[in-house]
Amino acid sequence: MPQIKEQRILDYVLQNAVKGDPQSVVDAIDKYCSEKEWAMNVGNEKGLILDKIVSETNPSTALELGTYCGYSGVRIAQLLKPGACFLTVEKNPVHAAIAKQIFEFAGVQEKIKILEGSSEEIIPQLKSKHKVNTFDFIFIDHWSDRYTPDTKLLEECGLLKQGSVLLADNVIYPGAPDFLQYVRNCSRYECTNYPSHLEYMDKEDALEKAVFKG
Ligand SMILES: O=C(NCCCCc1cc2cnccc2s1)c1cc(-c2ccc(F)cc2)cc(O)c1O
Ligand SMILES: [Mg+2]
Repeated sequence: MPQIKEQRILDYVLQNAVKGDPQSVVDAIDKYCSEKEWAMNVGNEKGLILDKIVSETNPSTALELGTYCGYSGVRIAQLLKPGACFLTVEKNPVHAAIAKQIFEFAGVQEKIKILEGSSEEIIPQLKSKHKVNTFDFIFIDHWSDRYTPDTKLLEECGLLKQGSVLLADNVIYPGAPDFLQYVRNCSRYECTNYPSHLEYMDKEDALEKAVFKG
């Protein structure tokens, strides 16, 4: 019995999903986490909203803050056009290692680059070290107390352009009140709230979309 939950999730995927089939990986993680052990994947209900917004945005460049086991990374990657650049940032090296194996099994590893470290360290390096200009789409799913400072940091580093779409998870639970306050009261963002539920639970949650107006 693997000692940590994330390893058990990976093992379940390796034994129950189809190699090279991203949707089977997503479905296997949802099945395990709804039937066996809860985990903080965005889940299928919020995941379908994420899919819709990624498809509508059709990004050439995408960033994810908070990779965890790679569940949302697989959902996003399978929707990206060929040649799109997708970076995902994870602070926990053990989680990053699990996500790497999930991406490889799903067959999306060529589309995703995992950057290990904290957002405040990595964001200022993105232009110089990772040859990024601006991001068309950003999925924010890391510590909720970093949502606002990192949004401001993305602005300051010139990583947002007119039309950049920010999509934040967990704005109701665990909650990101200061982030909602910031983007909803800042004239530079056009906000939309997408009510949903906490992954695998009946608790209310929501995604918030904030489009940068430049
Ligand atoms: O904490 C959550 N996600 C963040 C963990 C990532 C830590 C990182 C920090 C960092 C800094 N810099 C770069 C990369 C990164 S990654 C989270 C938590 C819940 C939840 C937890 C308990 C509960 F009872 C109910 C819901 C639900 C969710 O959907 C979540 O996403
Ligand atoms: Mg989340």
